[in-house]
Amino acid sequence: MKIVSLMAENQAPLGDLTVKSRLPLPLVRRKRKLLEDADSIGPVENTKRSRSEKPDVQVIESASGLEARGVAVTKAIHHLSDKSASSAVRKPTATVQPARSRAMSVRNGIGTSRSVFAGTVNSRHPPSSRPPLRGVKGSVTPETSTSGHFGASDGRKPGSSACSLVVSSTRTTHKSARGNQRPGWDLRGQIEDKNKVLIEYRNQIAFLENQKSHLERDVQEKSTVSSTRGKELEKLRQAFNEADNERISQRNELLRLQRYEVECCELQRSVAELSTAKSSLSIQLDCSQVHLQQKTDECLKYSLNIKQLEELVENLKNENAEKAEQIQSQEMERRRLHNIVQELKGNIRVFCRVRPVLKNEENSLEHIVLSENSITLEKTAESRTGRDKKEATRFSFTFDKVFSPLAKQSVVFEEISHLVQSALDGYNVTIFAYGQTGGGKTYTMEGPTKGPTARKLESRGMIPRAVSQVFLTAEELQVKGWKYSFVASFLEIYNDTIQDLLVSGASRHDYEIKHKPKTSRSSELYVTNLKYESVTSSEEVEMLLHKASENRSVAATAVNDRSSRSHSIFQLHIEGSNECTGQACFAILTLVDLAGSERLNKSQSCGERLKEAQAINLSLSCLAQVITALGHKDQHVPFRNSKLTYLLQNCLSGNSKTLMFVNLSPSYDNFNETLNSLRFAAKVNDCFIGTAQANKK
Ligand SMILES: Nc1ncnc2c1ncn2[C@@H]1O[C@H](COP(=O)(O)OP(=O)(O)OP(=O)(O)O)[C@@H](O)[C@H]1O
Repeated sequence: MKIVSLMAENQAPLGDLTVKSRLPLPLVRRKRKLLEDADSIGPVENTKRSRSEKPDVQVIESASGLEARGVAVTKAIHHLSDKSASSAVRKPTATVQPARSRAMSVRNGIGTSRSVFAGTVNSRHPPSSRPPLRGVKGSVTPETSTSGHFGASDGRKPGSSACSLVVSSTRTTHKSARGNQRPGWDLRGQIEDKNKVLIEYRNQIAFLENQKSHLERDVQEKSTVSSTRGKELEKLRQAFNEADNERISQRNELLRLQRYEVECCELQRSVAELSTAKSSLSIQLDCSQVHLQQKTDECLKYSLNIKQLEELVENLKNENAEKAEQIQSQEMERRRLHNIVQELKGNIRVFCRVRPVLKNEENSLEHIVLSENSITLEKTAESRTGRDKKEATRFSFTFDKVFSPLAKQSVVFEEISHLVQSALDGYNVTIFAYGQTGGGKTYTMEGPTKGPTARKLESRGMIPRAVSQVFLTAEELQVKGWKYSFVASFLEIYNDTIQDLLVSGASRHDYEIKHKPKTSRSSELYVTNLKYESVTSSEEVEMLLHKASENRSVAATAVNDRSSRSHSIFQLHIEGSNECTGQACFAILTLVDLAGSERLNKSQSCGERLKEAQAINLSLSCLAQVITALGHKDQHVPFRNSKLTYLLQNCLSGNSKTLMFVNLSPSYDNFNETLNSLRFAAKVNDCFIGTAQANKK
């Protein structure tokens, strides 16, 4: 800036020059133009100030400006040289240069043309037409100015002080020129003045060249700085990009931190809630610990008691084991004694039961005399002469037990319960009811099937009671190591044909009696196609009995409005094993409700009923034959004469305990039927069918 201003101030010395020493006007304009060009480059300081925003571009621009300014200064120097030279050349055309001045010019090294230059200028531009100079200080002497300028100790650019020097010296020269007006004849003086002016111009040129070199160095420096700044700029750009990326990552990190902060707030709330919960739980825990401590103390007390109790239990276990062994041995003894008693009583036992008088019956019970184990039928008849009193004919029979019409079902069962017990001990047990139609067989075996007492517990017959006892006793024997399984079947023999009572009529098959293979239990019989139902409780058995009762063939007769015309046979296969002793047993409990044994003429049967009665009588006759043969110890016992005896073979042979109920009607009208039944029962009672043996392994 100073350079520009000083360059502008160069007009002052030009203006101050005398008419003879002033530069021609085109040169001045050219110089001004150059100065304006230099000025248009812009101030260096302002450029530096603007570099703060875009340093790289400004440096480059500054360098370019300096370079332009250098070029401008160079041009100005050339112009000045050219002008001065041209002035020097034109001088001879205007004036005649004396030989002396040329000699001085040669001696001063300026040249002849320069000494003529001032005169040419002076002739074209009078001093009065020049514009006044501003800000020029003429107090600086060339000597002081030179020393102050070239030292450049004040930090300013060297060109600015140099300009001041040139301007000051020029002004001094002009002043001396103006102050000492040479007379026209003083050519020598004028030449000296011109030489002085020329020297000043040389100084100016030197100064400008100096400026130029400075500016070129500046340009070089600026270029270097520019390239350096460009590299730095590139680095800064990279750094800026990295910083920008870093800023983005930082921003993301900030967002993440903000989210964390929100989460932290939520967590803090949760922590606060949990802390509250924890405090309440701590209180509960304290209470629980106190409670636990109390319980622990109690536990310690109890543990001591438990130890004592465990010792006691151990002792009791040992005692129990001893007791169990005793029980086991006693059980075996009981069974042995029980069997002896049964043998002493006889393997076929006969119980006689007289049913109560029914509402429509008359003349009942008067002809029957009962005792505990005997029954006597009395029949009065007119004497043959007719003059004597009526004679009483007595028929007495002795049986194992005789039950009066008042005997309840429970009492009757109590007498046979020991026999049922034998079935669990491995003995085949057969209980069958024999008697005329309406004698009370079904009532005894199954219980009442209709009326107010039907299906009442106290009215239950021998079959359901025997089944209940079997299951109850089996359960009791579990503590002795016995486990039992049960299979039930229920069939009827109608017209010497087997029917399965557990299957409804539509699905019935042909049934045949067969022996099981010898690999299984010897001489065991089974019926083909018969349904053998596994049962686990007495209730299941009762359901089967109910189903069989519904399927059973019932046909009305003149004697009994509800008379069973078939033999029904219920069998419960019992299989037991003892884990403790390793014993095993198998037995069949057979409960038979025989068909009515009345005579044909009595029942007034005909047609289908007659056929039924004949089949019934035939089978009962076969039964009588078998029993007679057993009683006579015949080698051949005709078991297979009928399906009834065939099925009862195992029950009536040696390996069985058999009980027969003979059910009697109390009616005198049935006297003969009752007598026949008693005779049949007596025959059975006299039979000895050998000693029963248990089916044990
Ligand atoms: N001990 C008894 N107590 C009360 N009533 C009895 C008794 N015995 C039998 N009865 C009744 O006598 C009637 C005939 O009995 P039940 O039907 O049992 O004879 P049954 O011999 O089975 O005849 P069927 O051979 O025709 O089957 C029935 O009404 C029955 O209720």
